[in-house]
Parts: sequence; structure tokens; C-alpha cells
Amino acid sequence: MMSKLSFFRANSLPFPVFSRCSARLIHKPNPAPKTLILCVFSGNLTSTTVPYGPSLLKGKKPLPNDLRLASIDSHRGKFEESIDKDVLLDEDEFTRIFEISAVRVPAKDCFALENRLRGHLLNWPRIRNIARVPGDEVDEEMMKLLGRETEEDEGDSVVDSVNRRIRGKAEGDGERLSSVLHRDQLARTFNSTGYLKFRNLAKISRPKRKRKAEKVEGKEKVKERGNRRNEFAVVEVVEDRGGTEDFEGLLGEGYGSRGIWRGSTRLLLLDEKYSGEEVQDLPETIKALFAEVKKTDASLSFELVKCRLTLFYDYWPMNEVLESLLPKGMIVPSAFEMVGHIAHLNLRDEHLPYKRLIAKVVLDKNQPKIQTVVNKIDPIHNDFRTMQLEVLAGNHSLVTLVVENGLRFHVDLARVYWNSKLGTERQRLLLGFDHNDVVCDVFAGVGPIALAAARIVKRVYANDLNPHAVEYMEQNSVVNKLEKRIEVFNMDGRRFIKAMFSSDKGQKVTQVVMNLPKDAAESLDAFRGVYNDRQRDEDLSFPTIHVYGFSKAPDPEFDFHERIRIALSEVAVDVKMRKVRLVAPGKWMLCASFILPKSVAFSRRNINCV
Ligand SMILES: C[S@@+](CC[C@H](N)C(=O)[O-])C[C@H]1O[C@@H](n2cnc3c(N)ncnc32)[C@H](O)[C@@H]1O
Repeated sequence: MMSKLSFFRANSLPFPVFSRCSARLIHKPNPAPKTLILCVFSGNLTSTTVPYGPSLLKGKKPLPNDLRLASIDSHRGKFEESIDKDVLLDEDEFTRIFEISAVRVPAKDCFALENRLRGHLLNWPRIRNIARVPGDEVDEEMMKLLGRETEEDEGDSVVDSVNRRIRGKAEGDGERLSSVLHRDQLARTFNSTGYLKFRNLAKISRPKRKRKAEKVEGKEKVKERGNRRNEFAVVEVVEDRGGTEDFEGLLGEGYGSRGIWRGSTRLLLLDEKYSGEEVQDLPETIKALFAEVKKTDASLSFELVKCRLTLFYDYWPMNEVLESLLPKGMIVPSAFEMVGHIAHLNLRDEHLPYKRLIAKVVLDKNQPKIQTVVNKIDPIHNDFRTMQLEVLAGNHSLVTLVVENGLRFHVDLARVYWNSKLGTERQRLLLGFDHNDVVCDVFAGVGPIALAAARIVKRVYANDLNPHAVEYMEQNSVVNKLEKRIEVFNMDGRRFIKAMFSSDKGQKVTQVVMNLPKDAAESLDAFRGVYNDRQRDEDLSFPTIHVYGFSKAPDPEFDFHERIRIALSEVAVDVKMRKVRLVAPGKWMLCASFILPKSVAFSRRNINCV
């Protein structure tokens, strides 16, 4: 389960950093910043080529006192603190506003018109080109309540019915009520259910929710209450031709310029290139639409409107946010490995001053799948092949659950080895096993090969030197209901081989897996003389051995073959060699498979296991 994310190679924004204490503007990364507040300035980007589609480089940043944005409930996170509270990411710095045009159409026609205007509509990732107009919807139930009985009643007759119910009059029935009387009448006409249908009316009738405001470093932090809504974009109409005076605030935008409610409408967002255009400047298809509806009663619901599309931090992809945050010219971290809920970064030295910030963005952009972000501190050196990890963001638990090939593995990355990148190789290996096999996994870890084999073969003997790995392997065998097919051992690999083949168990073993690429080839000497105590004419097993290894040699296959021959003290070994993957530049992981030669098993050049 590996996620590889590819990004643009270098970012294009400068990186001003404010030290919290001094509030000085520094253009180079502070070597040991205690606290960083990171800001992105899109203003100084004039020389950059502006791409088509949404971009942080393109949209306008909202003004600091933009009241309109303040009223958008769902985006109030000003500063979110990372794990050690020493890096602050200002999400508002990533809010961008785009001016676009839209065709307002009756809700019932929007899908047909979406098809018709295809090619002229906004085509931005994750942005629907049909937007709802807040507050102008009346659902089916309400329609019934308002007396809509049949399909024929649709359209203007419904509008008339609503108007009659609201004010006792509809178009052409006589004078209209003043806005104050109208509102008063509304309040009396609708019961509490009715208020729900007219959200704006319900809003003014309800006391405002209080928001807790906190001061953080001179800026006001607005604490979010309850669950943050999962919105990353908001569309608002900024110019509604004809003006709707005070009715609009009361009844929502659906309450049209002629003072009558024009029914549910939707906005069909037009391609960014039509922003600010008049109807006569639009393509023929759109002009034809306006010309057609002009002659009909539905013309009231059709209009060209200017809209403001606001995209928030949550909208922008991880690479774009990181490109904006990291200094100009710095390579953006291009991949991470996922192990259960943990994202495992491999940061370069140049990234280290920004490690928490990078981790915070990785976490934000991959939640809820990712709950913890870690970085490998040192290359793997120890015997148990465990990694030195530093938790950079999210929760500190390194115990996670990985699902591989339908099996569930509990692993503690701090104590045991796990590598999701080997999943495909494990699959390939298992393809060579069948129900007659008995498998011996010498370096089994938490059991990804051993347990997967246990589903296929007769019996599995699995061993690891790491007591934690053995504990997890036992637990995993129970979790996967395979405990009856597997026997677990905790000893040194060489000893295990000797012990197995000197016992009756070893006589049935048909496959041996040795996946410890650093040392496995050298451990093959354990097979020398394993049958010295046996008679040559006995019914003995000569299993197929699959041994893994690394090689940096110019001819890696030859090099690995040589190491195997030396360990076995046998020249004539018929080995099938495979390159598994390139683990580092010039360093291959290989798998060699061969049948244990009789000459090796009966060799007099035995070794003494400690
Ligand atoms: C590369 S991991 C492979 C684990 C497992 N096969 C997998 O694919 O996840 C190697 C394992 O060998 C174990 N190991 C290291 N030295 C060992 C030894 N001398 N005897 C037995 N196991 C050993 C480590 O604890 C580790 O779990």
C-alpha cells in the first residue's frame, strides 16, 4: 500500500519567514527556528507564467477586512498549530478569489442545459459547474404544502401560487405589499416547518451562534465550533441585475428583480475565459439559449450573472501548497510511503528546517487516511531492521494496521520491520507455492510471507530473531484465523535452519524463504551438512531455497551468485536469478532460487552454529 505522489519539481514562490519574537522578514531559512509563521505572498509573482485553471498564482487574495469572507461559516480556521506548537500554518493565506460568469437557469432545466453548454462551462478539478443558489429552493414537500398538486402546475403557476399565498396577490392581481408588510405576512403565514424551507428567513429568526474569539499574536483567531464542514469552495453571485432590494436578504437570491419569487434556480458556471463578458460577447450556443428563452415565460429565471468563486486551503493539492511554502528552487518532497495510517517521509537535508510544516501539509491533505506523519532519521542499521522514526505531525502512535492481499497485519513501526513496497514481490513468490508445499520462513518479521503462504500451503514454520516481531506474527495469525497452519519460532536464523532440518519437521519442508537481503546469502552456510547424521538413501527433503540479497556490483546477478556459491562452498549451483527492485541508485535487490544441492546437505564442511 504505497502512495507515490508526483509533483512539480521546483516551486516558484519566495518564502518570507517571520520569526514570532522579532517579526523580522527573513528570506533564508532560519537554521533553528523555534517558531515559524509561514506566509505566502502571491503579489510578487508577476514574472511567473500563469497556468490555465485554478492556481494559487492566479486568484486574488481576499482583503484582510473582507466581511463577506468572515460571514462564510465553514472557513474560520485562522491558525492551526502543528504537533510541537512551533510551526504555524496560516490557512487563510491560501484563500483565492476568482471572478467568473454564470448563467442562472431554472433548477429543473439545469442538467439538460449543462449538456447543451458543454465545452463552455468551467472545467476545474473538483469544482462542479452547476452551483446552487443559496436560499431559493423549495422542495417537493413544500410544493405540496403550497398547493402544487399536478405537474401542470409547474413553472410560473407555482410562482403565482406562492405569491398568492404569501401576499394574497400574484402578478397581475393588483398592488403589491410593502416589504415590511410582506415580511410580517410571511412570519405569520409560515409555521416553524415553513421557516426551514426559507433558510434566510429562518436565519433572521434564530439568535446568532456565538463564536469564541481568541487573540493569537495580534491576529484574531476564530475557534471553530463542532465539526468543520467539508467545504473547499464557495460560489456567490456578486452582481444580480436589476437589484432585489430588501426582499433578497429576506427570501434569498431566488427572490427576483421584479419582486416576485422566480422559483428554484441553479448557476451554470462558465469557463474562466468568459469572465466579465456580456451576453453578446458569448459563444453562439449561449446567445442562442438567451434568444430562445426571451420569447418564453421562463425568461425571468434566465440571466447572466457575475460570480465570485472562492477556493480555500482545503481545495489546493498538496504539491501546490508545498510549492508555495518552500523556498524558491527547493525540490518539493515528491513521494511518501503509506503504512496503515502512517505516512512515512524520506526528507532530504534541505527539507529539515521545514520538516514539521511539510508534515502538517501532508497530514492535512491526506486525512483521514493518514493520521501520523513520520520521517526516517537514520538508514536502517540494526539487526531487527527497524527504522529510527521521528513523528512530525498527527498522533504519536506507530502501531498500525496494514491490509495486504486481504490479510490484516498489526505492526509497530518503532519495533518491527515492515515494507509495503515488497507487497508485489511477496505476491510473485507465493504464485510458486501450492497446497502440497511445506514452507519454512527463516526471517519472517510479522509474517507477511508466512501468513499469506499459510492460506495456500499445508504447513508453515516461521521464525524471527526479534521477539516483538514474533509477538505480532502470533497475533496476526490469530487475527487472520491461520494459527492452526503456522508454527512460530524466535531464534537466530542459522540455528533455526539447523534445528528444522535435523528434526522430522524439516523432512517435509519443500520451500525455504530467506528474506534478509543484507545477510541472508551468508546465512546459507547453515545448510552445509544439515543431513550429515542421515543416510544418503533415506527419504530426505531437498527444498527450493529463495534467498534475497542486495548488490551494488556492475553485474549484480553474477556478484550475488558468487556470494551464494561461497556460502554453500559449492560451485555447481543451478540458480534462477531475478532482479526485484532498485533500492537506491546502483543498488539492486535480487532474489535467487535454487534447489538445495545434495552435495551441500551432506557436506562434511559443516559449520558450528553459536
Ligand atoms: C527484511 S526483514 C523481512 C521480514 C519479512 N520477511 C517481510 O517481508 O516483512 C528481515 C527480518 O529478519 C529478522 N532478523 C534479522 N536478523 C535475524 C537473524 N539472525 N535471525 C533471524 N531473524 C533475523 C529481522 O528481525 C527482520 O524481521
